Amino acid sequence: MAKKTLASLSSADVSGKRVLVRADFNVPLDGDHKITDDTRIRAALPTIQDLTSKGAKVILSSHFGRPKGEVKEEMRLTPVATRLSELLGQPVIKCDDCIGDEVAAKIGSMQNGQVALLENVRFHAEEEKNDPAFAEKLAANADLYVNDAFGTAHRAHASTEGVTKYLSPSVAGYLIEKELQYLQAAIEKPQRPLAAIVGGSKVSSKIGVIETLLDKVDKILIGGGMIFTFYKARGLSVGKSLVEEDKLDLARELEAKAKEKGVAFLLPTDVIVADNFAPDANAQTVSIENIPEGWMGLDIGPDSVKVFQEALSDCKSVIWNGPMGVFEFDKFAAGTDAIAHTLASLTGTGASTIIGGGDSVAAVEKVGVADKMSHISTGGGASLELLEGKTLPGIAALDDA
Ligand SMILES: Nc1ncnc2c1ncn2[C@@H]1O[C@H](COP(=O)(O)OP(=O)(O)OP(=O)(O)O)[C@@H](O)[C@H]1O
Ligand SMILES: O=C(O)[C@H](O)COP(=O)(O)O
Repeated sequence: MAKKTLASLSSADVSGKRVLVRADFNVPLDGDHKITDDTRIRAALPTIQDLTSKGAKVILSSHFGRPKGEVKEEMRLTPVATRLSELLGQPVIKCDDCIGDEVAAKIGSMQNGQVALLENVRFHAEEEKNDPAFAEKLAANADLYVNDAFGTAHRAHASTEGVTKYLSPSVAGYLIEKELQYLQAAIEKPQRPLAAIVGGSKVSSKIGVIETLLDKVDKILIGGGMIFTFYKARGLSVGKSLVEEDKLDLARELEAKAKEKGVAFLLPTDVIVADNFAPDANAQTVSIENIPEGWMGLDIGPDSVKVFQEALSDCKSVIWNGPMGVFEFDKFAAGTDAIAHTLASLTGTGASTIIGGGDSVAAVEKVGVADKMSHISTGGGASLELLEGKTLPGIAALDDA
């Protein structure tokens, strides 16, 4: 679906205009509220700088985390404003809300070429409900709309979808344009065997993706918090590990469907368990049949790494979303590190490797092999849904080219 892009707008189209830019600044933070990976912020710079250089007033909007419609101090976008200002080399006007009088006043006094950052849109429950009145309020402070939030393009929310009904033109930014160009080409004609590696902690929103992936890929490797729902569905004890109780039937169906379709479906054979969720927790490696009561699985084990490496060795394309373990804690980073190195070597043999997702990219950056991958996507769930062949609502809502 061809969409109108920012590249098609001239200086005359944007100069002096208030441009609402939806970005995905949902970046990983450490316990001290420091950004541990700024890939998503840097990825938004081409759009922001293009607009400022053309004399636009750039009003940035993003969500951060899942505050569920409430103001959560730890989910304010203040660290993002600071980092963005450093990267842009100019001040960023930080608003304490995303709608209302204070925002209107700050935007009203903006000069051409200035940049403002609205507060976390998800502090309002109406955002995720795609409430039209809220979308209209967001739009009230702008003249036109640029969506560059590829990582959030799979969400039909007020700031990604609803707002397009009140602003014209509504166009795609440079990041969305670049992501679509790369991912669509990789998805439409993948070199085979094609493997998907799915991990991370967003089990309920990503487990369903596996079903559609079974129609597209030759191999599926599951890691991260996702695995325990499958083990529990097999009747194994998983201790205090992350489990989605209402997805147990789905997990059983997915394993059966993979078998039926002849798709290799790989779950780890061993895991590293911890006695609590902490960097200095006591840890031990156990087979998946022996997860002790009261312990939780926080990484895949060394035997699983070997099994996964073997399965990946002949793959010509690999798409990876979701870390293999809690890589933020060194004790539970080995599985993610090993898979990152494996993909880096595969790229060296000519395979196409795509890494998607806020934390997945952070993990690959941490290992220092990001530049060895074919493509680093800012979208995790979004790139998976694109791979599934789904229409991303945040892109579908933009003006046609
Ligand atoms: N076994 C586990 N138990 C709990 N959390 C886990 C486990 N394994 C990985 N994680 C956590 O998963 C998180 C990342 O998952 P997530 O699904 O958000 O990936 P992502 O790459 O950020 O994708 P997206 O961009 O879609 O959010 C990390 O913070 C990591 O600590
Ligand atoms: O990190 C992501 O995948 C995006 O920022 C979307 O976040 P969400 O899964 O909370 O909608």
